Amino acid sequence: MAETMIAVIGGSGIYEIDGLENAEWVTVDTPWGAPSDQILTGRLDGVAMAFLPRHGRGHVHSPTDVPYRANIDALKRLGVTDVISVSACGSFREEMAPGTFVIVDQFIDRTVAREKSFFGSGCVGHVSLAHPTCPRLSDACETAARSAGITVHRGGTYLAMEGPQFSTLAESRMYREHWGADVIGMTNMPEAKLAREAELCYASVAMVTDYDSWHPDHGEVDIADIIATLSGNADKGRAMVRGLPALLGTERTPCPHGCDRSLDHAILTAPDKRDPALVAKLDAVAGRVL
Ligand SMILES: CSC[C@H]1O[C@H](OP(=O)(O)O)[C@H](O)[C@@H]1O
Ligand SMILES: Nc1ncnc2[nH]cnc12
Repeated sequence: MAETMIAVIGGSGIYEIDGLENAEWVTVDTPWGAPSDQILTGRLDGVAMAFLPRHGRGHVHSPTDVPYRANIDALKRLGVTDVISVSACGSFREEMAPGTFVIVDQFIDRTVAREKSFFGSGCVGHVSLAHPTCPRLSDACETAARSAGITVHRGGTYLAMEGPQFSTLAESRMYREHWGADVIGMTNMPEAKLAREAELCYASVAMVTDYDSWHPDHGEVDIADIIATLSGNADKGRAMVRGLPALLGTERTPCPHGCDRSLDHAILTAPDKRDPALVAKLDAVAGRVL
């Protein structure tokens, strides 16, 4: 029976997690370059854990330049089965107030300057993304967050923008009123797409820091206000993470939603037409089917 390994990708304001037994920062090399930072490994309640600060310790990578492919490859290479993204976000809904968490279940990808796939010419692959997050893993996040006393909204659409500037007022209104987005951030895409290609369960916990710029009573989004909310959110995020191992357990059963089998029929390039160099780079991500 396979073993569960939970990864947490920490966003703005979360550069470490506490309480890991045998904690060690490890360097992981990947064919896609270096990940954002070393990865903190250890055990929590007996369950294997990995923590990766998305922007690196000291917040060195901009949202555009986060090495998304290297990050997901490195986690897969370490044996991770479940990835939980913990991110700061703006809110388009009155009830999704700063300090509350949204368990995201849909995305609108407006990013334009990022590598979005492990596949390409020489090994073409197409995975389904209709349901981009894992309901089983999202259930665990919801339960752990509620147990930690956090106000949680289950379900929401995250608009991923390129950044690094925040949205104009017209964009903010358009996303909210016409596109049906609930929250906005700069990093969950292409991360969620790549996790699906790597057959990893992925859940996104968006921690609201602000009302972006649409709210008549809150004025425009301001980084000083965001930072003021970030550290409280980070404490709550860490409290949620502490509850996850007990909910997920050490024994890894197949994902009932098929996240861990997403490549079963995805690769179209005939075996004799595949580029050996690309196939070699895909050893961790797609080795199960190549
Ligand atoms: C804190 S301001 C904007 C910055 O914060 C979010 O980062 P992350 O998703 O890694 O928590 C947002 O996406 C921007 O990158
Ligand atoms: N309003 C906002 N827009 C984009 N990313 C964010 N991260 C936190 N707040 C944000």
